[in-house]
Amino acid sequence: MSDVKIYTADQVAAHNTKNDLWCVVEGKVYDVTKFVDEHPGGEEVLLEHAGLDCTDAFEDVGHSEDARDLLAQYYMGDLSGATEPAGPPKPTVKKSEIAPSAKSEGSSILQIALPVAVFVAYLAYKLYA
Ligand code: HEM
Repeated sequence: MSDVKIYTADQVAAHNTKNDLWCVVEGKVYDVTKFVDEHPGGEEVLLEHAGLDCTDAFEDVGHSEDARDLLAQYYMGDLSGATEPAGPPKPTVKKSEIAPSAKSEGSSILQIALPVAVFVAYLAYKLYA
């Protein structure tokens, strides 16, 4: 049974003050209001990420296992879309596929023509030498 609460980014963003501070780490929503004053890294960094996803900042600092364990007690629920791809679907056609098509066509002809030419030259040499 899963009774995990799902919050949208907008809902999390509403809790962006020192007295009401939520943030997201790896798709999970945490209410770290009570932790702001205790944070060894200072309240400033938490306020900067108030109501936001602070996964990158959290990871960049290289927080300890203890820090990760601490998170558990502030867990509120999951961020919506965290388990599914959020936002607009990414195009599968990449730049490399769009731009150099003419070029790659030319070079693929060369790739075949050159070995053939070399082979023909070799045959001619073998026949007439
Ligand atoms: C959101 C939940 C967070 C929790 C529960 C948390 C917890 C902790 C803990 C327990 C430490 C002590 C060192 C350790 O055990 O790794 C720490 C240190 C630190 N944290 Fe966080 N942190 C959080 C978010 C952040 C964010 C978003 C930043 C942004 C950059 C940050 C920056 C730092 C820094 C710079 C230190 C090192 C402080 C020092 O060594 O003087 N923390 N944090």
